[in-house]
Amino acid sequence: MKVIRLVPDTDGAVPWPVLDKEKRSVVTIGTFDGVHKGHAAVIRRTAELAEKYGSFSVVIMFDPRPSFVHSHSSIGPGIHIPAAPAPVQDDGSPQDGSIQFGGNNEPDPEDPEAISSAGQRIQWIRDLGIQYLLIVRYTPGFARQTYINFLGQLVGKLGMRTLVLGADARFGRGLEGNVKTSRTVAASTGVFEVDAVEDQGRGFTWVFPDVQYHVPDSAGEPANPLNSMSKADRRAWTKKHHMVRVRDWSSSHVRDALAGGRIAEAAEVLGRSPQIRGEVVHGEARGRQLGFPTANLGGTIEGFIPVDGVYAGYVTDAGHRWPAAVSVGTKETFRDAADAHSDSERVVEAYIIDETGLDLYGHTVTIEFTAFMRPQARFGSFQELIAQLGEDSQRAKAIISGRRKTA
Ligand SMILES: Cc1cc2nc3c(=O)[nH]c(=O)nc-3n(C[C@H](O)[C@H](O)[C@H](O)COP(=O)(O)O)c2cc1C
Ligand SMILES: Nc1ncnc2c1ncn2[C@@H]1O[C@H](COP(=O)(O)OP(=O)(O)OP(=O)(O)O)[C@@H](O)[C@H]1O
Repeated sequence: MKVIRLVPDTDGAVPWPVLDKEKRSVVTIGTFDGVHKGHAAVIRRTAELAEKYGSFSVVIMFDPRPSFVHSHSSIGPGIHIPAAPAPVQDDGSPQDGSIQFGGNNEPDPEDPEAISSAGQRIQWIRDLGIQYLLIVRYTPGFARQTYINFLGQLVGKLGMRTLVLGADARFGRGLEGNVKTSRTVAASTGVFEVDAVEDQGRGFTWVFPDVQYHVPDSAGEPANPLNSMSKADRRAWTKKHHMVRVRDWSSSHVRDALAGGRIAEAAEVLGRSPQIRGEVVHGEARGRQLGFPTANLGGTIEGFIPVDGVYAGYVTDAGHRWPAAVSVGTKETFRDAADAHSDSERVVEAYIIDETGLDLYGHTVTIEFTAFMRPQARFGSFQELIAQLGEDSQRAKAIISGRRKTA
Protein backbone atom coordinates (compact mmCIF):
# COMPACT_ATOMS: atom_id res chain seq x y z
CA MET A 1 0.00 0.00 0.00
CA LYS A 2 1.31 3.43 -0.93
CA VAL A 3 0.68 6.09 1.70
CA ILE A 4 0.63 9.73 0.59
CA ARG A 5 0.01 12.70 2.88
CA LEU A 6 -1.64 15.71 1.28
CA VAL A 7 -1.65 19.14 2.87
CA PRO A 8 -4.24 21.56 1.38
CA ASP A 9 -3.24 25.19 0.80
CA THR A 10 -4.95 27.98 2.73
CA ASP A 11 -7.87 27.94 0.26
CA GLY A 12 -8.32 24.23 0.88
CA ALA A 13 -6.96 23.11 -2.51
CA VAL A 14 -5.42 19.64 -2.24
CA PRO A 15 -2.24 18.83 -4.23
CA TRP A 16 -3.68 15.53 -5.54
CA PRO A 17 -1.13 13.14 -7.01
CA VAL A 18 -1.56 11.67 -10.49
CA LEU A 19 -1.98 7.93 -9.93
CA ASP A 20 -1.99 6.87 -13.57
CA LYS A 21 -3.31 8.68 -16.64
CA GLU A 22 -5.03 5.58 -18.01
CA LYS A 23 -6.15 3.59 -15.01
CA ARG A 24 -9.41 4.35 -13.15
CA SER A 25 -9.97 4.19 -9.42
CA VAL A 26 -12.50 3.07 -6.84
CA VAL A 27 -12.46 5.56 -3.96
CA THR A 28 -13.85 5.74 -0.44
CA ILE A 29 -13.56 8.68 1.94
CA GLY A 30 -13.78 9.16 5.70
CA THR A 31 -12.00 9.54 9.00
CA PHE A 32 -12.08 5.85 9.87
CA ASP A 33 -11.24 6.53 13.52
CA GLY A 34 -10.46 3.15 15.05
CA VAL A 35 -10.99 1.36 11.70
CA HIS A 36 -13.88 -0.54 13.30
CA LYS A 37 -15.85 -3.34 11.65
CA GLY A 38 -18.20 -0.90 9.85
CA HIS A 39 -15.23 0.97 8.38
CA ALA A 40 -13.56 -2.33 7.46
CA ALA A 41 -16.67 -3.39 5.50
CA VAL A 42 -16.57 -0.16 3.45
CA ILE A 43 -12.83 -0.46 2.84
CA ARG A 44 -13.08 -4.14 1.85
CA ARG A 45 -15.86 -3.29 -0.58
CA THR A 46 -13.56 -0.67 -2.14
CA ALA A 47 -10.78 -3.24 -2.57
CA GLU A 48 -13.21 -5.82 -3.95
CA LEU A 49 -14.72 -3.46 -6.58
CA ALA A 50 -11.26 -2.22 -7.62
CA GLU A 51 -10.17 -5.80 -8.18
CA LYS A 52 -13.32 -6.54 -10.19
CA TYR A 53 -12.91 -3.48 -12.44
CA GLY A 54 -9.12 -3.66 -12.72
CA SER A 55 -8.91 -0.21 -11.06
CA PHE A 56 -6.84 1.25 -8.24
CA SER A 57 -8.33 0.98 -4.77
CA VAL A 58 -8.02 4.32 -2.96
CA VAL A 59 -8.88 5.28 0.62
CA ILE A 60 -8.97 9.01 1.36
CA MET A 61 -8.57 9.45 5.08
CA PHE A 62 -8.89 12.71 7.00
CA ASP A 63 -6.47 13.63 9.77
CA PRO A 64 -6.85 15.10 12.38
CA ARG A 65 -10.47 14.10 13.09
CA PRO A 66 -12.84 16.66 11.51
CA SER A 67 -14.83 16.95 14.74
CA PHE A 68 -11.61 17.77 16.64
CA VAL A 69 -10.68 20.49 14.15
CA HIS A 70 -14.20 21.95 14.10
CA SER A 71 -14.52 21.96 17.88
CA HIS A 72 -11.27 23.93 18.16
CA SER A 73 -11.88 26.34 15.32
CA SER A 74 -15.38 27.06 16.63
CA ILE A 75 -14.03 28.07 20.04
CA GLY A 76 -11.95 30.73 18.33
CA PRO A 77 -8.17 30.89 18.25
CA GLY A 78 -8.02 28.20 20.99
CA ILE A 79 -5.62 25.39 20.25
CA HIS A 80 -3.47 26.04 17.23
CA ILE A 81 -3.77 23.27 14.65
CA PRO A 82 -0.57 23.42 12.63
CA ALA A 83 -0.79 23.28 8.87
CA ALA A 84 1.16 20.06 8.66
CA PRO A 85 1.15 16.64 10.24
CA ALA A 86 3.36 13.66 10.71
CA PRO A 87 5.98 13.07 13.33
CA VAL A 88 9.28 12.80 11.52
CA GLN A 89 12.31 10.58 11.83
CA ASP A 90 15.81 11.95 12.30
CA ASP A 91 16.27 12.22 8.56
CA GLY A 92 13.07 14.26 8.26
CA SER A 93 10.95 11.58 6.62
CA PRO A 94 7.59 10.76 8.24
CA GLN A 95 7.86 7.89 10.75
CA ASP A 96 5.32 5.71 8.99
CA GLY A 97 7.15 5.61 5.66
CA SER A 98 4.61 7.85 3.92
CA ILE A 99 5.41 10.47 1.31
CA GLN A 100 4.33 14.00 2.17
CA PHE A 101 3.49 16.95 -0.05
CA GLY A 102 3.67 20.38 1.53
CA GLY A 103 3.51 21.26 5.21
CA ASN A 104 6.03 22.21 7.85
CA ASN A 105 5.98 19.34 10.36
CA GLU A 106 4.95 21.16 13.51
CA PRO A 107 3.73 18.62 16.06
CA ASP A 108 -0.03 18.07 16.28
CA PRO A 109 -2.03 19.11 19.33
CA GLU A 110 -3.19 16.07 21.30
CA ASP A 111 -6.61 14.65 20.57
CA PRO A 112 -7.29 12.48 23.62
CA GLU A 113 -10.66 11.38 22.28
CA ALA A 114 -9.26 9.88 19.08
CA ILE A 115 -9.45 6.09 19.14
CA SER A 116 -6.43 5.94 16.87
CA SER A 117 -3.54 7.96 15.46
CA ALA A 118 -2.97 8.18 11.72
CA GLY A 119 -0.08 5.73 12.18
CA GLN A 120 -2.33 3.10 13.77
CA ARG A 121 -4.99 3.55 11.08
CA ILE A 122 -2.35 3.10 8.38
CA GLN A 123 -1.44 -0.31 9.82
CA TRP A 124 -5.02 -1.53 9.99
CA ILE A 125 -6.00 -0.21 6.53
CA ARG A 126 -2.91 -1.86 5.03
CA ASP A 127 -4.25 -5.22 6.27
CA LEU A 128 -7.47 -4.67 4.27
CA GLY A 129 -5.77 -4.87 0.88
CA ILE A 130 -5.88 -1.24 -0.30
CA GLN A 131 -3.40 0.08 -2.91
CA TYR A 132 -3.39 3.83 -2.13
CA LEU A 133 -4.03 5.55 1.17
CA LEU A 134 -4.22 9.33 0.73
CA ILE A 135 -4.16 11.12 4.08
CA VAL A 136 -5.66 14.56 3.67
CA ARG A 137 -4.76 17.12 6.31
CA TYR A 138 -8.17 18.26 7.55
CA THR A 139 -8.05 22.04 7.80
CA PRO A 140 -10.76 24.70 8.12
CA GLY A 141 -9.95 25.74 4.51
CA PHE A 142 -10.43 22.20 3.23
CA ALA A 143 -13.69 21.92 5.19
CA ARG A 144 -15.12 24.89 3.29
CA GLN A 145 -15.09 23.01 -0.02
CA THR A 146 -18.45 21.96 -1.38
CA TYR A 147 -19.05 18.27 -1.92
CA ILE A 148 -19.60 18.95 -5.65
CA ASN A 149 -16.19 20.55 -5.95
CA PHE A 150 -14.64 17.69 -3.97
CA LEU A 151 -16.27 15.02 -6.13
CA GLY A 152 -15.09 16.86 -9.25
CA GLN A 153 -11.50 16.65 -8.02
CA LEU A 154 -11.77 12.94 -7.30
CA VAL A 155 -13.00 12.32 -10.82
CA GLY A 156 -10.60 14.75 -12.52
CA LYS A 157 -7.43 14.07 -10.56
CA LEU A 158 -7.75 10.51 -9.32
CA GLY A 159 -9.76 9.02 -12.18
CA MET A 160 -12.56 8.03 -9.81
CA ARG A 161 -15.23 5.95 -11.51
CA THR A 162 -16.78 4.43 -8.37
CA LEU A 163 -17.32 6.11 -5.00
CA VAL A 164 -17.99 3.73 -2.12
CA LEU A 165 -19.91 5.24 0.81
CA GLY A 166 -21.55 3.94 3.95
CA ALA A 167 -25.31 4.50 3.86
CA ASP A 168 -25.14 7.52 6.17
CA ALA A 169 -21.80 9.06 5.10
CA ARG A 170 -21.67 12.89 5.18
CA PHE A 171 -18.98 15.16 3.74
CA GLY A 172 -18.24 18.58 2.24
CA ARG A 173 -19.32 22.05 3.34
CA GLY A 174 -22.37 21.90 5.59
CA LEU A 175 -22.10 18.08 5.36
CA GLU A 176 -24.21 18.31 2.21
CA GLY A 177 -22.49 15.39 0.47
CA ASN A 178 -24.15 12.03 1.05
CA VAL A 179 -25.26 8.96 -0.90
CA LYS A 180 -28.33 10.68 -2.32
CA THR A 181 -26.70 13.98 -3.36
CA SER A 182 -23.62 12.15 -4.73
CA ARG A 183 -25.91 9.95 -6.83
CA THR A 184 -27.55 13.05 -8.25
CA VAL A 185 -24.13 14.40 -9.28
CA ALA A 186 -23.19 10.96 -10.65
CA ALA A 187 -26.37 10.79 -12.74
CA SER A 188 -26.05 14.32 -14.09
CA THR A 189 -22.38 13.97 -15.06
CA GLY A 190 -22.45 10.31 -16.05
CA VAL A 191 -18.77 9.85 -15.18
CA PHE A 192 -18.92 7.87 -11.94
CA GLU A 193 -21.22 5.68 -9.91
CA VAL A 194 -21.96 5.49 -6.19
CA ASP A 195 -21.83 2.17 -4.40
CA ALA A 196 -23.58 2.36 -1.01
CA VAL A 197 -22.71 -0.11 1.74
CA GLU A 198 -25.65 -0.70 4.00
CA ASP A 199 -25.32 -0.07 7.70
CA GLN A 200 -23.31 -2.86 9.33
CA GLY A 201 -23.71 -4.02 12.91
CA ARG A 202 -26.57 -4.77 15.22
CA GLY A 203 -28.70 -1.68 14.83
CA PHE A 204 -28.34 1.14 17.30
CA THR A 205 -27.21 1.89 20.81
CA TRP A 206 -27.24 4.91 23.14
CA VAL A 207 -24.22 6.88 24.29
CA PHE A 208 -23.53 9.98 26.38
CA PRO A 209 -23.54 13.14 24.23
CA ASP A 210 -19.82 13.72 24.90
CA VAL A 211 -17.15 11.48 26.36
CA GLN A 212 -17.96 10.93 30.04
CA TYR A 213 -15.72 8.74 32.15
CA HIS A 214 -17.51 6.46 34.60
CA VAL A 215 -15.24 4.60 36.98
CA PRO A 216 -16.75 1.17 37.67
CA ASP A 217 -17.45 0.89 41.39
CA SER A 218 -16.59 -2.79 41.83
CA ALA A 219 -14.25 -5.48 40.51
CA GLY A 220 -14.90 -7.28 37.25
CA GLU A 221 -15.78 -5.85 33.87
CA PRO A 222 -18.95 -3.74 34.14
CA ALA A 223 -21.97 -4.53 31.97
CA ASN A 224 -23.66 -1.84 29.93
CA PRO A 225 -26.56 -0.83 32.20
CA LEU A 226 -28.83 -0.52 29.13
CA ASN A 227 -28.57 -4.25 28.47
CA SER A 228 -30.59 -5.30 31.48
CA MET A 229 -33.27 -2.58 31.23
CA SER A 230 -36.82 -2.89 30.02
CA LYS A 231 -37.79 -0.68 27.07
CA ALA A 232 -39.54 1.80 29.34
CA ASP A 233 -36.61 2.00 31.77
CA ARG A 234 -34.21 2.49 28.90
CA ARG A 235 -36.31 5.32 27.53
CA ALA A 236 -36.36 7.07 30.91
CA TRP A 237 -32.63 6.50 31.50
CA THR A 238 -31.49 7.74 28.10
CA LYS A 239 -33.70 10.80 28.42
CA LYS A 240 -32.48 11.59 31.91
CA HIS A 241 -28.84 11.41 30.81
CA HIS A 242 -29.45 13.22 27.49
CA MET A 243 -28.04 10.23 25.67
CA VAL A 244 -27.87 10.09 21.90
CA ARG A 245 -28.71 7.21 19.58
CA VAL A 246 -25.75 6.04 17.47
CA ARG A 247 -25.00 3.07 15.27
CA ASP A 248 -23.89 0.01 17.18
CA TRP A 249 -20.75 -0.11 15.04
CA SER A 250 -19.54 3.47 15.39
CA SER A 251 -16.54 5.30 16.82
CA SER A 252 -18.74 7.07 19.36
CA HIS A 253 -19.92 3.73 20.68
CA VAL A 254 -16.30 2.59 21.10
CA ARG A 255 -15.42 5.80 23.02
CA ASP A 256 -18.44 5.45 25.28
CA ALA A 257 -17.59 1.82 26.08
CA LEU A 258 -13.92 2.60 26.82
CA ALA A 259 -14.86 5.57 29.03
CA GLY A 260 -16.93 3.13 31.09
CA GLY A 261 -14.34 0.32 31.23
CA ARG A 262 -16.44 -1.95 28.97
CA ILE A 263 -13.54 -3.45 27.04
CA ALA A 264 -15.33 -6.45 25.53
CA GLU A 265 -18.07 -4.18 24.18
CA ALA A 266 -15.48 -1.92 22.51
CA ALA A 267 -13.59 -4.94 21.12
CA GLU A 268 -16.81 -6.30 19.62
CA VAL A 269 -17.25 -3.11 17.55
CA LEU A 270 -13.56 -2.78 16.66
CA GLY A 271 -13.01 -6.40 15.72
CA ARG A 272 -9.77 -6.36 17.76
CA SER A 273 -8.70 -5.47 21.29
CA PRO A 274 -8.69 -1.75 22.07
CA GLN A 275 -5.07 -0.59 22.10
CA ILE A 276 -2.80 2.36 22.72
CA ARG A 277 0.80 3.00 21.73
CA GLY A 278 3.53 5.09 23.26
CA GLU A 279 7.12 5.36 24.31
CA VAL A 280 8.35 3.70 27.50
CA VAL A 281 9.77 6.34 29.84
CA HIS A 282 11.30 6.27 33.30
CA GLY A 283 8.81 6.19 36.18
CA GLU A 284 9.78 6.66 39.78
CA ALA A 285 11.62 3.30 39.88
CA ARG A 286 9.37 2.26 42.75
CA GLY A 287 7.89 -0.68 40.85
CA ARG A 288 11.18 -2.54 40.76
CA GLN A 289 11.53 -2.21 44.55
CA LEU A 290 8.01 -3.55 44.98
CA GLY A 291 8.93 -6.59 42.85
CA PHE A 292 6.67 -5.42 40.01
CA PRO A 293 8.67 -3.36 37.51
CA THR A 294 6.44 -1.52 35.07
CA ALA A 295 6.75 -0.04 31.60
CA ASN A 296 5.41 3.51 31.96
CA LEU A 297 4.09 5.21 28.83
CA GLY A 298 5.09 8.84 28.38
CA GLY A 299 4.84 11.65 25.88
CA THR A 300 2.07 11.53 23.34
CA ILE A 301 0.05 8.37 23.72
CA GLU A 302 -1.70 7.20 20.54
CA GLY A 303 -5.20 5.83 20.99
CA PHE A 304 -7.97 6.25 23.53
CA ILE A 305 -6.94 5.57 27.13
CA PRO A 306 -9.82 3.77 28.88
CA VAL A 307 -11.18 4.91 32.24
CA ASP A 308 -8.90 4.62 35.29
CA GLY A 309 -8.58 1.08 36.57
CA VAL A 310 -6.55 -2.11 36.45
CA TYR A 311 -6.79 -4.23 33.30
CA ALA A 312 -5.67 -7.57 31.90
CA GLY A 313 -3.95 -7.19 28.54
CA TYR A 314 -0.81 -7.50 26.50
CA VAL A 315 2.31 -5.50 25.80
CA THR A 316 3.85 -5.82 22.33
CA ASP A 317 7.36 -4.65 21.48
CA ALA A 318 9.04 -5.38 18.16
CA GLY A 319 7.06 -8.55 17.53
CA HIS A 320 7.18 -9.88 21.14
CA ARG A 321 3.78 -10.04 22.81
CA TRP A 322 3.61 -10.60 26.57
CA PRO A 323 0.61 -10.98 28.91
CA ALA A 324 0.40 -8.00 31.25
CA ALA A 325 -1.46 -6.38 34.14
CA VAL A 326 -2.05 -2.75 33.21
CA SER A 327 -2.74 0.17 35.51
CA VAL A 328 -4.35 3.43 34.39
CA GLY A 329 -4.67 6.06 37.09
CA THR A 330 -3.09 8.48 39.49
CA LYS A 331 -1.32 6.04 41.88
CA GLU A 332 -3.54 7.03 44.78
CA THR A 333 -1.38 5.15 47.28
CA PHE A 334 1.51 7.51 46.67
CA ARG A 335 -0.46 10.69 46.42
CA ASP A 336 -0.17 13.10 49.29
CA ALA A 337 -3.80 13.48 50.36
CA ALA A 338 -3.02 16.90 51.83
CA ASP A 339 -1.64 18.18 48.54
CA ALA A 340 -4.21 17.92 45.78
CA HIS A 341 -1.55 18.52 43.10
CA SER A 342 1.00 15.95 44.19
CA ASP A 343 1.60 13.09 41.79
CA SER A 344 -1.91 13.46 40.36
CA GLU A 345 -0.90 12.90 36.74
CA ARG A 346 -2.80 10.12 35.02
CA VAL A 347 -0.30 7.38 34.30
CA VAL A 348 -0.48 4.26 32.13
CA GLU A 349 1.88 1.50 33.18
CA ALA A 350 2.10 -2.20 32.48
CA TYR A 351 3.64 -5.01 34.46
CA ILE A 352 4.73 -7.72 32.03
CA ILE A 353 3.82 -10.78 34.01
CA ASP A 354 6.71 -12.84 35.39
CA GLU A 355 9.32 -10.83 33.44
CA THR A 356 11.70 -8.82 35.58
CA GLY A 357 14.82 -8.44 33.41
CA LEU A 358 13.39 -6.49 30.45
CA ASP A 359 14.72 -3.09 29.41
CA LEU A 360 12.10 -1.32 27.33
CA TYR A 361 13.14 2.29 27.94
CA GLY A 362 12.86 4.32 24.75
CA HIS A 363 10.92 1.59 22.93
CA THR A 364 7.53 2.32 21.38
CA VAL A 365 5.21 -0.38 22.66
CA THR A 366 1.56 -1.27 22.12
CA ILE A 367 -0.67 -2.00 25.10
CA GLU A 368 -3.80 -4.01 24.38
CA PHE A 369 -6.66 -4.05 26.85
CA THR A 370 -8.43 -7.40 27.26
CA ALA A 371 -10.63 -6.91 30.36
CA PHE A 372 -11.32 -4.48 33.18
CA MET A 373 -10.31 -6.15 36.47
CA ARG A 374 -10.84 -3.60 39.24
CA PRO A 375 -10.95 0.10 40.08
CA GLN A 376 -7.82 1.79 41.46
CA ALA A 377 -7.42 1.69 45.24
CA ARG A 378 -5.49 3.56 47.90
CA PHE A 379 -3.51 1.08 50.00
CA GLY A 380 -2.47 1.62 53.62
CA SER A 381 0.92 -0.07 53.24
CA PHE A 382 3.41 -1.33 50.67
CA GLN A 383 2.65 -4.90 51.77
CA GLU A 384 -1.01 -4.54 50.87
CA LEU A 385 -0.16 -3.03 47.48
CA ILE A 386 2.36 -5.81 46.77
CA ALA A 387 -0.19 -8.51 47.71
CA GLN A 388 -2.76 -6.89 45.42
CA LEU A 389 -0.32 -6.64 42.49
CA GLY A 390 0.33 -10.40 42.91
CA GLU A 391 -3.40 -11.08 42.79
CA ASP A 392 -3.86 -8.80 39.76
CA SER A 393 -1.15 -10.72 37.89
CA GLN A 394 -2.75 -14.08 38.67
CA ARG A 395 -6.15 -12.83 37.64
CA ALA A 396 -4.79 -11.31 34.41
CA LYS A 397 -3.06 -14.59 33.57
CA ALA A 398 -6.28 -16.53 34.20
CA ILE A 399 -8.32 -14.15 32.02
CA ILE A 400 -5.81 -14.25 29.19
CA SER A 401 -5.37 -18.04 29.19
CA GLY A 402 -9.17 -18.45 29.42
CA ARG A 403 -9.55 -16.26 26.30
CA ARG A 404 -6.86 -18.23 24.47
CA LYS A 405 -8.71 -21.50 25.12
CA THR A 406 -12.02 -20.17 23.83
CA ALA A 407 -10.49 -18.22 20.93
C1 LIG B 1 -1.35 -4.12 37.85
C2 LIG B 1 -1.14 -2.85 38.61
C3 LIG B 1 -2.09 -2.39 39.50
C4 LIG B 1 -1.91 -1.22 40.24
N1 LIG B 1 -2.88 -0.80 41.11
C5 LIG B 1 -2.69 0.30 41.87
C6 LIG B 1 -3.66 0.76 42.81
O1 LIG B 1 -4.75 0.19 42.93
N2 LIG B 1 -3.38 1.85 43.55
C7 LIG B 1 -2.20 2.53 43.43
O2 LIG B 1 -1.99 3.49 44.15
N3 LIG B 1 -1.26 2.16 42.54
C8 LIG B 1 -1.47 1.07 41.75
N4 LIG B 1 -0.53 0.66 40.84
C9 LIG B 1 0.63 1.53 40.60
C10 LIG B 1 1.80 1.23 41.52
O3 LIG B 1 1.64 2.00 42.66
C11 LIG B 1 3.03 1.62 40.74
O4 LIG B 1 3.26 0.62 39.80
C12 LIG B 1 4.24 1.80 41.59
O5 LIG B 1 4.05 2.93 42.38
C13 LIG B 1 5.48 1.98 40.74
O6 LIG B 1 5.51 3.21 40.10
P1 LIG B 1 6.73 3.63 39.14
O7 LIG B 1 6.57 2.86 37.85
O8 LIG B 1 6.54 5.10 38.91
O9 LIG B 1 7.97 3.28 39.82
C14 LIG B 1 -0.71 -0.49 40.09
C15 LIG B 1 0.27 -0.95 39.17
C16 LIG B 1 0.07 -2.11 38.45
C17 LIG B 1 1.14 -2.58 37.49
N1 LIG C 1 -21.53 0.62 10.96
C1 LIG C 1 -21.25 1.04 9.73
N2 LIG C 1 -21.79 0.38 8.68
C2 LIG C 1 -21.52 0.77 7.41
N3 LIG C 1 -20.75 1.81 7.09
C3 LIG C 1 -20.21 2.50 8.09
C4 LIG C 1 -20.43 2.16 9.45
N4 LIG C 1 -19.75 3.04 10.22
C5 LIG C 1 -19.12 3.89 9.38
N5 LIG C 1 -19.41 3.58 8.10
C6 LIG C 1 -18.93 4.24 6.88
O1 LIG C 1 -17.51 4.32 6.91
C7 LIG C 1 -17.10 5.47 6.17
C8 LIG C 1 -16.16 6.30 7.00
O2 LIG C 1 -16.88 6.83 8.10
P1 LIG C 1 -16.28 8.00 8.98
O3 LIG C 1 -15.19 7.45 9.80
O4 LIG C 1 -15.94 9.15 8.13
O5 LIG C 1 -17.48 8.48 9.88
P2 LIG C 1 -18.73 7.79 10.54
O6 LIG C 1 -19.69 7.24 9.55
O7 LIG C 1 -19.29 8.87 11.38
O8 LIG C 1 -18.14 6.65 11.41
P3 LIG C 1 -18.22 6.63 12.99
O9 LIG C 1 -19.62 6.92 13.41
O10 LIG C 1 -17.83 5.26 13.35
O11 LIG C 1 -17.25 7.66 13.45
C9 LIG C 1 -18.37 6.23 5.79
O12 LIG C 1 -18.69 5.91 4.44
C10 LIG C 1 -19.39 5.69 6.76
O13 LIG C 1 -20.71 5.81 6.31
